[in-house]
Amino acid sequence: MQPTQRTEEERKRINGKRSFGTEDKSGASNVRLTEAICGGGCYPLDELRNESPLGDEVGVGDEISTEKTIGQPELALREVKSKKFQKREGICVDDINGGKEAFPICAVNTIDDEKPPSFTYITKIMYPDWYHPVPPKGCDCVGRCSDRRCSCAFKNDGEIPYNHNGAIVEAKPLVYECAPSCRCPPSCYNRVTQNGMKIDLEIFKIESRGWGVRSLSSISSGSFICEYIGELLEDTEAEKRTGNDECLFDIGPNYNDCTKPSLGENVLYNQEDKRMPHIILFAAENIPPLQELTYHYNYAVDTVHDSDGNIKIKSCYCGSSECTGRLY
Ligand SMILES: C[S@@+](CC[C@H](N)C(=O)[O-])C[C@H]1O[C@@H](n2cnc3c(N)ncnc32)[C@H](O)[C@@H]1O
Repeated sequence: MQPTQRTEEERKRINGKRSFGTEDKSGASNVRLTEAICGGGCYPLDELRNESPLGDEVGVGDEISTEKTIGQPELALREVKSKKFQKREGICVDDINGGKEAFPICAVNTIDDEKPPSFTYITKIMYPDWYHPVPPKGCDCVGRCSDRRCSCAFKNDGEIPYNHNGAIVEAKPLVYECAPSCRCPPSCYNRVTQNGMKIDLEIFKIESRGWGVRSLSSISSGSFICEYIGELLEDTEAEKRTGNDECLFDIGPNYNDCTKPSLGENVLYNQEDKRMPHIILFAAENIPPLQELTYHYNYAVDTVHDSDGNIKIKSCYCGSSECTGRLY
């Protein structure tokens, strides 16, 4: 799949290569994902498969083309990863999650002196007071869940929606993961998003779009990135709170709008009320390190109104060639 943001080509020399075994939908493990290590970054070679030289054939010392998003602030990955640099340029908050995730999420601003707005980082959806999630009846699988026997797989049209690397196999309207109430072990491959974020993310300031999210390492297509977590409010309560209370959310609401490269999926596991799914962001394509992570807000133009009923207009600066220029 091609990146949708306007990009420019950069030539990079390969310092090393590494391959991972991956599984296809049928469970066959003959597919390989190969990454080229260039400088401090890793670039998936999948896209080169149909080109000459083929992705499999390029080797250490060869040069490959990599894509760099136009307008994205420069940041050398060597600097990101190297122990020589005690403090990276532009870091204005060392950890926006205050130790609540397995690793820190820093805020980087190389444009001006602004820090991210104050908010309370939360790691679980906050449901309204009246809502009490009812745990589903879990599956009875002892050991390994499988497409044919697992009652959770049955709810997913008879298949476990993830491969053994934890990547989602295809987009679905709703994904049922095995639940904490299931008999299968916590390592079951139908439990992915409930186990928390695994990707090193940071937020960074972009001149035209404010704060955005990016990853320090490459992300392969289908991987779980993060959940979009916040406090669930009814409309009237949300209106009352506007501008008054401090916001409660995780990294998800820092995502800016663009048609790609992330995919939002509804996932259920701790309860089965389809009105209250977990909103989960997966990679819709292989994403190189430091590319902004965005998802499509899906606003229809001329459908957003202010409190007086007037149509609101907001320009979109995502830079995608498919963009109409309007966010809404
Ligand atoms: C959910 S917030 C994303 C975080 C935001 N950039 C910030 O700094 O807080 C959504 C807001 O970000 C800005 N935004 C997101 N995507 C944009 C885009 N493609 N073009 C212009 N502004 C965008 C708009 O102001 C939008 O209302």
